Amino acid sequence: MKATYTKYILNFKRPSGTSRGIMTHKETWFLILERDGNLGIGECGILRGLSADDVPEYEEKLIWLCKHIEGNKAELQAELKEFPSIQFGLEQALLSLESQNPFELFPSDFIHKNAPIPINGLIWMGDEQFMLSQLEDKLKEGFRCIKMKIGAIDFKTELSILKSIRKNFSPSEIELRVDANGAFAPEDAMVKLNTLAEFKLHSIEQPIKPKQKEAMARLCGQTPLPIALDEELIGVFDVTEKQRLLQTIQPQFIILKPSLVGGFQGSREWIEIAESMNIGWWVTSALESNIGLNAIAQWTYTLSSDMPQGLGTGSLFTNNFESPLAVRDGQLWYGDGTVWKQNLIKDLCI
Ligand SMILES: O=C(O)CCC(=O)C1=CC=C[C@@H](O)[C@@H]1C(=O)O
Repeated sequence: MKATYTKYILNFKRPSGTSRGIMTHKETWFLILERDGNLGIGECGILRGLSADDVPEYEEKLIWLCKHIEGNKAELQAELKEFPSIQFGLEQALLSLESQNPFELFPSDFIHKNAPIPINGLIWMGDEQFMLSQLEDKLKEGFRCIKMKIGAIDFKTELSILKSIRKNFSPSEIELRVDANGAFAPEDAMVKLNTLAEFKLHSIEQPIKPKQKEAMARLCGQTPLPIALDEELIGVFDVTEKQRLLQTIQPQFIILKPSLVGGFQGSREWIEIAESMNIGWWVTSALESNIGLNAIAQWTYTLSSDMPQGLGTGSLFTNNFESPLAVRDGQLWYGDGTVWKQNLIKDLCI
């Protein structure tokens, strides 16, 4: 088996803001495997500034992996333990290589019977007009679940946007989720959660910065609206550490980004622990291209969750890869598999 890798820069159609900053482009890497004329591809979707493997030796690790690709699985996993996005890229590439069609990793009704995955519509940070126009678009596109980024502009403005939604749509008509990306100070968080709860929200993601376990546990113990841990899971690799974290904080939900938590394997570990503690979960992209998003979507469908997932990010980029993935009526569909460009993998090798 031969392994190579290549870097690719995804360009956002428009600057996309969260309380952590504005993104205009996103770096990603592809691992390509070749054996007996068959090709496999996996996306190593690092998120600079957020991923645990955002380290200077990232490319070196890819070089090491390509040299040792025929090494034993346990040795590879041990070496990649602290490189979750490369672990995920390898998982995808091996499944892709084994599969008849390198883009069909998890055969299911999603691929073969046009069965969709419910997703949330995403509203990025910006001024009130910009956020309201995104909202209008999402409602027109038939989304029944909206996720709004908060924490970067004036809280009052964010509340007035939520108010304008609830004035027109009840909780059974529109499920509302917000994502603070850790923007609230622990001492202000409870007051803000009480205020937000008035809008009958489904949940809030990461209200305060990660690694403030006691403060987060207090919030989860008293909160009037469900709290979902997102950034909090980053960098927690051991199963015992995962158990300890969820036991200490006891959140209502966790959010799984396979590229940040160690792929399918790492995500499954979190799901098992969460379910044993009656903690809910859902899956989101980490802004991968359609190659990584495709793998995440196919896997997510096999988990049979009826919750809306965070997989509506394929249309963010000007230079994404043509794919059968399509968003319609607030759902993600897998259309005609022949849409994948014939020599896409070969072209990426060059
Ligand atoms: O949850 C979604 O609908 C899509 C994924 C998403 O919002 C994010 C992915 C990666 C980084 C962030 O920009 C953001 C998040 O914080 O969840």
